[in-house]
Amino acid sequence: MLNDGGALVVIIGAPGSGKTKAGKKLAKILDAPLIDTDKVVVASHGPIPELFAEFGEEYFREREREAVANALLEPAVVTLGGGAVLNLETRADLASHRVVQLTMSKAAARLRIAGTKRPLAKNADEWEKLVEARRPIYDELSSLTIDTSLKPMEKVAREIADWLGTQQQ
Ligand SMILES: Nc1ncnc2c1ncn2[C@@H]1O[C@H](COP(=O)(O)OP(=O)(O)O)[C@@H](O)[C@H]1O
Ligand SMILES: O=C(O)C1=C[C@@H](OP(=O)(O)O)[C@@H](O)[C@H](O)C1
Ligand SMILES: [Mg+2]
Repeated sequence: MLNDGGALVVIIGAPGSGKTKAGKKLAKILDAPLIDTDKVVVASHGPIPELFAEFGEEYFREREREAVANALLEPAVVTLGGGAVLNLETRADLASHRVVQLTMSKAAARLRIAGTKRPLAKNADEWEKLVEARRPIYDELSSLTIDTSLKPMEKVAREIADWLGTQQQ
């Protein structure tokens, strides 16, 4: 049963796969608000690398869970951080939402995450390990998967919008 009144669509998947950027474009297409849960956490608690360094991952995951629970109640495009699906309550919540997964190749990851500040994916090897471990979760939760490795994010956003169109009667 879909969660009417809540999130219009939820975008999950690997760090750096384009969730935040594609979500922003999708929100424009749908003329809907965007809620990026990482941005919500940062606005209330400070930069993610600092939260990890000062308080640890568990603290970040708790703040992230709060942001996700609130975001899913809103009629918005919701983009999650790559690790948000590690939370069991979030996984249960996602069962009643339209969920799209973005993926990318390791080669694309090498280019996209270089020089960025993701504490758990500082290089492509770390990224690959993380994503391999999470893949079954991403796969189980999502109804649509888009490989963004070679796809402009405008096209990614358009594909999600088109898919959403097919989901509504
Ligand atoms: N489809 C794409 N093609 C090329 N670069 C992309 C694409 N999607 C995202 N990027 C770039 O990859 C980086 C990560 O994008 P972001 O949206 O923050 O990913 P996520 O939210 O999944 O971690 C950004 O620098 C962004 O500009
Ligand atoms: O995969 C992860 O565990 C994380 C992904 C990041 O978000 P993006 O997936 O938007 O990069 C951010 O939440 C944090 O650095 C942890
Ligand atoms: Mg993001």
